[in-house]
Amino acid sequence: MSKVIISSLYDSPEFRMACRQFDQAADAISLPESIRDRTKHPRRCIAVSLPIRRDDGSVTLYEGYRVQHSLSTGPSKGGIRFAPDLCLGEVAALAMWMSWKCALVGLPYGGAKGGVSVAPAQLSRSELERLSRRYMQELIPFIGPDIDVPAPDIGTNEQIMGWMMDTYSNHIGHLIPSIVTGKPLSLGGSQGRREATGAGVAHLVCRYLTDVLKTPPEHATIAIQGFGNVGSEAALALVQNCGAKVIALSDERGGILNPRGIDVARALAYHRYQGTLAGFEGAEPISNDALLTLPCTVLIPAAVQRVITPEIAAKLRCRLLAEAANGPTTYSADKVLEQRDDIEVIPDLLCNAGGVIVSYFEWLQNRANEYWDRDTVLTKLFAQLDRAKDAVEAQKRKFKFSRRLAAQTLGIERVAHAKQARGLFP
Ligand SMILES: NC(=O)c1ccc[n+]([C@@H]2O[C@H](COP(=O)([O-])OP(=O)(O)OC[C@H]3O[C@@H](n4cnc5c(N)ncnc54)[C@H](O)[C@@H]3O)[C@@H](O)[C@H]2O)c1
Repeated sequence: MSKVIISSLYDSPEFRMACRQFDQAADAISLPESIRDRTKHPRRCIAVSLPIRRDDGSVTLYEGYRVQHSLSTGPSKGGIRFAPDLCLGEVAALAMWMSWKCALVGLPYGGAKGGVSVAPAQLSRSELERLSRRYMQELIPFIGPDIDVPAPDIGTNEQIMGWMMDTYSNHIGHLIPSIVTGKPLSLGGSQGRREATGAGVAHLVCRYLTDVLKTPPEHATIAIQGFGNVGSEAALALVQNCGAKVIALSDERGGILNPRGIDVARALAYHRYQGTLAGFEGAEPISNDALLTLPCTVLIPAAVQRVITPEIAAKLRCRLLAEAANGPTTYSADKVLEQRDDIEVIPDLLCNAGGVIVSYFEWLQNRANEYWDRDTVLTKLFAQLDRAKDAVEAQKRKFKFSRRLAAQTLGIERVAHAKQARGLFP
């Protein structure tokens, strides 16, 4: 019997949610008590203070975090989030989900996540560069291409990964591209990485529409919350590759709706120029909450976690919920969804795994110093997603689990087996 000392270190709604999911999955597969606590709890966390000189000469102190949840199956892997109100517990939950996701899709990685509590839009470019470099500088003793490999997430992008890689490489004394993924192409980034998460979401949506809902993608209407890297690339791929109709889009300032279909390429150009979708011609305004409960074939939350509450879950009018964001559905909302046989769910662990899969490809290319073309990357990506989808469907059928529980149990079981095989040291 193992004994865990419960601390309040990570306490947050996200961490409690991840722990409840873990407990449910561990019970469902009768995971031995002796392995549960060390599979569940993060291996280590780092919290750093980041004093940054502002352009006006003043100094602001930011807090940064990195949580390495599991290192049993390889280096840990996960994004860096720049967001106001980010806390250690949110990062720990996201790191836990990364462990299960990497295991589910068969990557030789553990899970990690990091970030800084900051509103990046309120910093100038040079302030953002100083913050990104200082954050990486503080992490240098704890990360490395064989230890922990960051990537972009909410509020970070290719340029920030480039600054971080440069900071690490300057410290080592020569170029180390494999220290981060999601870099600019000119610095060893991979073809297809920028669109990987969104294109993977679109690929799975088309597969589920065809295989499960028996609906041709060209007949599907799509609503997407979040128009950043993931939401915008998913929208483009759904229109361009699948012929679907995107009827609603949103960002944190609000959304736009056009039941006849939104010109996504134009919306993207407008968003790049204006920094928001608000005011886009050819569509009417819609609130984020109204978007979630819009009648549509596919709803794609692609912004932040915990937006689908039990109240919203009861009011959803989509037929397929494709979770591009991490943790968009609360634990209690999931119980509501389990009672609704009119909605199929592609759970986050599977749905948004395209990003980490192509990050793995980028890391492999950097280490081999050999670069693949876009078609090769996307073909390998879709094949790996299809294998993971088939495994989830088989687990779902075999144990009569929900699709979410099938994905979670597969991921958690693989991490636990690796820990058991390695044994307990000392
Ligand atoms: N970037 C990746 O490769 C990747 C991979 C897997 C999962 N994800 C997940 O996808 C989600 C989006 O990540 P991203 O990289 O696209 O981030 P991003 O910063 O590029 O975009 C986030 C988008 O969400 C919007 N948003 C933020 N808060 C919102 C709110 N409260 N309501 C509505 N919209 C809001 C923003 O305006 C923006 O349009 C996150 O949950 C992230 O963890 C990202």
